[in-house]
Amino acid sequence: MIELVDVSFSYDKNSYLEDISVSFEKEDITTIIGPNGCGKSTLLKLSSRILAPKNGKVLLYGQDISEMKRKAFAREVSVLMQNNLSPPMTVENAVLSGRYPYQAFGQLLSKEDKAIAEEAMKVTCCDSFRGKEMNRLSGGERQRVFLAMVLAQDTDIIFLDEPTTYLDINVCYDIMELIARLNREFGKTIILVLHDLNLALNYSHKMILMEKGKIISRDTPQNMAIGGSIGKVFGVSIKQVSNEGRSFFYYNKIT
Ligand SMILES: Nc1ncnc2c1ncn2[C@@H]1O[C@H](COP(=O)(O)OP(=O)(O)OP(=O)(O)O)[C@@H](O)[C@H]1O
Repeated sequence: MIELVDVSFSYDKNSYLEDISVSFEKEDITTIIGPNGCGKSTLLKLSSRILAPKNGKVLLYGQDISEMKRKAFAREVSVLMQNNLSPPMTVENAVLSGRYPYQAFGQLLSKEDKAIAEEAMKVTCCDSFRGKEMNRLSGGERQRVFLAMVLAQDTDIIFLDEPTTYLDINVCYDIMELIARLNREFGKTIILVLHDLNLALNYSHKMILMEKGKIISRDTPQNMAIGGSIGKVFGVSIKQVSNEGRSFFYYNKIT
């Protein structure tokens, strides 16, 4: 569905990601993991056209994404990056702005646009605070609204960079359940960056492990868990335990 072919990228004169070739499969939840600074967000930005590769290309259904028109791309792919600034508007208007890729210049929102935004607020449980200004929300509420904006955009592919950061454990699981539901019930293809290995293990179909700008491994969570690569890359020893149908990692720092 989305394929990176021999992609290289650098922020300055040193190459950062070099010759990355990887594909994200349709209707999978794919989680990118790896230590701080290994290039996870950069990979996400290159895949979602926020950054352009220095060499190589990114294909969406075989088409080079750099050649797609902005609105056409935004009807296929939505992105939620880290540290989003709150737009100076109410929750409801922020969610409605997710419909922008479907509006012709000067056109008003249609009944359908409003119904889709309404549903997005319902699914993410933001409808109860729809009249609040975005800058008056808690971190968890704001994250739900950003997810509602992504939902209102109604794309088949969703990129999420650390969607659970700063959230308490309860909200974290709510957000991950919502992501799983979007995938299961609406067939969304979801590619996300997570630091929490246990969330990654339990909610992903595929995991991609990165280290120093390279992809070290791409596998199912089950295979990733029993292979030794995660422990090596993070410098920890890992044990996997299962309880009530879920798997968990225990890890200890190797000294
Ligand atoms: N705008 C930028 N300009 C210059 N260097 C950058 C820029 N953004 C990121 N980098 C560098 O590129 C490397 C990869 O950064 P990236 O944000 O992709 O890592 P990450 O794996 O997502 O990290 P983290 O887990 O800490 O969020 C890092 O060394 C970082 O310092």
